[in-house]
Amino acid sequence: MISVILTDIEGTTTDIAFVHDVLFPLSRRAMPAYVAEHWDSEDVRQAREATRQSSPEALTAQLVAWIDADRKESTLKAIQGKIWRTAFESGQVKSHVYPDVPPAFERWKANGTRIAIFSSGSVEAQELLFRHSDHGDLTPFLSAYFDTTTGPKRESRSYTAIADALGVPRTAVAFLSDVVAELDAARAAGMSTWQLLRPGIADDPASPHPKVGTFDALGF
Ligand SMILES: CSCCC(=O)C(=O)COP(=O)(O)O
Ligand SMILES: [Mg+2]
Repeated sequence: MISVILTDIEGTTTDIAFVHDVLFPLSRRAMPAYVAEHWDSEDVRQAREATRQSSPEALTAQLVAWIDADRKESTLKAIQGKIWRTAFESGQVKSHVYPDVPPAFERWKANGTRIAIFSSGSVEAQELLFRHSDHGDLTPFLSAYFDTTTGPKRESRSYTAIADALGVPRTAVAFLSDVVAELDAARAAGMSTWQLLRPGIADDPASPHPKVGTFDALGF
């Protein structure tokens, strides 16, 4: 029996284009000033350590290269979350959420199923995205957030750690994602899995995971 729905963001609740065409360019543009102005802050210090870069210019170049390569580095993701806060809170940006997501969140919460997020975006960024969505504040539906500080999304130990943190058996968790390698890792940990095939996403016939186009089609 499923007691927790664990969902990915990009390509699952939210259009990949919103992340790549709105959020990433925003962090790319703001990165030089952010790094220079927060050189001694904890998040920039951790990025300096992770990259071994010792000047603001070199660190900025490394972080921008990671953005361009879509690298899911925890230190980059932490800084992006800080940058996006200003954009979300000023009203400059509202996040895209597919229209079937809010009613599904309502349905699951009403029947006592907990909803948790697992994304490469930092926990701070995840909360911002769901608080400032184009369907309003969705955070009241969410009970937990996990990012790559818990572990990589393609390793089964991350899913074991999430189930342990939630205090449920792994078999009680349904994981939803567009990425087969993430679903494989969750399934190897014992979770049930469903693959989201949002518009424009090519079907991989080799994927062993049940496929749905929307959360409505999940049937729960
Ligand atoms: C507000 S979350 C931003 C999304 C992001 O930075 C990202 O890398 C998306 O990764 P996901 O694991 O959700 O595919
Ligand atoms: Mg995804």
